[in-house]
Amino acid sequence: MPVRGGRWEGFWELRARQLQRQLQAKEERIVELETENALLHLKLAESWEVTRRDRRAETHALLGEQMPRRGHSLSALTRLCRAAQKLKQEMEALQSSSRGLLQSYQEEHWDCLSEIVQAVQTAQLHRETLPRAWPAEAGRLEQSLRDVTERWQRELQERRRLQEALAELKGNIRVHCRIRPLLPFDDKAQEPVSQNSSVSRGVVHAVDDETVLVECNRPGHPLINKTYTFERVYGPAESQRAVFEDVCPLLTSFLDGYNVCIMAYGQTGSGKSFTMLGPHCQEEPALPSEPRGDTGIIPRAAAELFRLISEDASRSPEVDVSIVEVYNNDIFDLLANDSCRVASGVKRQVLPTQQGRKAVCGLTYQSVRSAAQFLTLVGGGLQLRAKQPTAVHAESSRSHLVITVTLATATSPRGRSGRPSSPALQSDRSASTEPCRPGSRLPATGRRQNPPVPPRTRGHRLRRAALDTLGQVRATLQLVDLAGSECAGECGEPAPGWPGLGAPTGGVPQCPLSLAPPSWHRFSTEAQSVSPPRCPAGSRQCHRLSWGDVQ
Ligand SMILES: Nc1ncnc2c1ncn2[C@@H]1O[C@H](COP(=O)(O)OP(=O)(O)OP(=O)(O)O)[C@@H](O)[C@H]1O
Repeated sequence: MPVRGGRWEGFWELRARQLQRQLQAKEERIVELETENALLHLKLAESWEVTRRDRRAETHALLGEQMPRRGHSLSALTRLCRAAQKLKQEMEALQSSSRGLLQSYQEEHWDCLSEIVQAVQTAQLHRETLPRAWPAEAGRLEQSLRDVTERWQRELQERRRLQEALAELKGNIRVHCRIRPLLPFDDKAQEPVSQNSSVSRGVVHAVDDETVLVECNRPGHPLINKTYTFERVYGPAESQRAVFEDVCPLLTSFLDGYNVCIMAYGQTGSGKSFTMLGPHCQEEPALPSEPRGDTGIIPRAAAELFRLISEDASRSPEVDVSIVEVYNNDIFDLLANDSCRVASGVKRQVLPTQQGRKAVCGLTYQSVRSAAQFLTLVGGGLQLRAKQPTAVHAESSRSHLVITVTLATATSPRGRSGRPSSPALQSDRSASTEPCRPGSRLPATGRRQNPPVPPRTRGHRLRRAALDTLGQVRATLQLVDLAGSECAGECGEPAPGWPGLGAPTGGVPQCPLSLAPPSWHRFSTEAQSVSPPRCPAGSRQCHRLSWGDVQ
């Protein structure tokens, strides 16, 4: 502690100076610090500026990278928004339509329910009233059914009567004549004998639907024009369809139980096979199951037959087919297999049956259910058929071809479908079903026989009426393509099928088979080109004439 008086004053003076110094030092320090602070502020400001600049640069860089992405995201977002909006709209539409549907279902449901309730009520009412009313109603229905059936039977009989009358008017045996067009091979055949020209000229003309004119122009003789009349004449331009249309009604008759035979005959190359089968060759004998422009009678008949059968499902008859070839007086079963199980045409014999008729013994019948099946069999048979080129044409059939279709419906008390029964019921169903008498001799061939004409007597009508009650239909349809009748001189050689079988020029050749039973048959032949008068030597043109169709 400073001493009181002078000492204290020095002390305080010292102390003041000390403090002044300290103050000064502090003030200096403050100035220093302030300067330092200002410097620091400056540095800070500089640093801030740098940092801000860096950040801005970074941000710019970042923005530069992200902008396209953001653009994509934005457009995707817009699309999504739009899709979501569309979905929303669709959902709304769906909701409203389902509401509508629900409402309509509910209404329907209520309608059905009320109908059911009504039906139940009506049923209940009926249950109470029917036991009293149903016998009368059933009786009424039965009566009307009887009336309708009777009317139907009457109409059916009327149709048959009319068809029969028409057939009678047209003739039970009808001969139609077809003149084929001149073909290139006619010129070839002409060459050796024609001195003036190698170009064929038609000498057979269809004057009208029933008349044929033949120019008989023999060297050294005056020209004679001959006319022949037929039930129908087809000119060279007439189509296969036109020819078939005339024989088509016979298939209805066949289903009614009439035996039918459609036979083509005429000289070689005149177009018998073309008319019956259509264009075909042995290498490719398949026949079209659907009729085409130039399809012949047989494929068309098959299609029509099965079409008619399908029209009446209740009828469903059994259809059997046999195919026979007659060649050189021998009969071959073209559907039979030999011992090696190969279809090669097995030889058969014609023997008398126990009923005293003639029949091909052991003939093969195959059941068919469609036109295609039928035509496959025919195609197979054609492959086996004997052919040989002649001077007239290369694909000449050397044999008779007989295709037999047998139709049989089951017996029922009133007929299977109520239809009248077959007038041909008693005819052969198939030769193979009739036992042949062993040791019988073959019938003599070579004799001419007139084709059997069905008698239309009162007795036959009665017989048919009696058969009607059995309600069974059984009939045969025979489709025959005969070998050509020909002039040996013109064709280069006699046809092997002809010796002993019949007249070589014109006329119906004798076939050892009975083509149709003697009664209640329709016998129809469609033929092509045959020489009506004897062929004058060297005038081939007169042979381009045809006739056929017998009913
Ligand atoms: N109307 C026709 N239109 C066109 N070509 C036909 C006609 N008729 C027959 N032909 C043709 O004439 C040729 C001989 O016909 P097809 O084979 O039918 O005669 P065919 O009388 O059966 O002879 P063959 O008795 O010798 O067997 C065949 O090439 C056939 O295509």
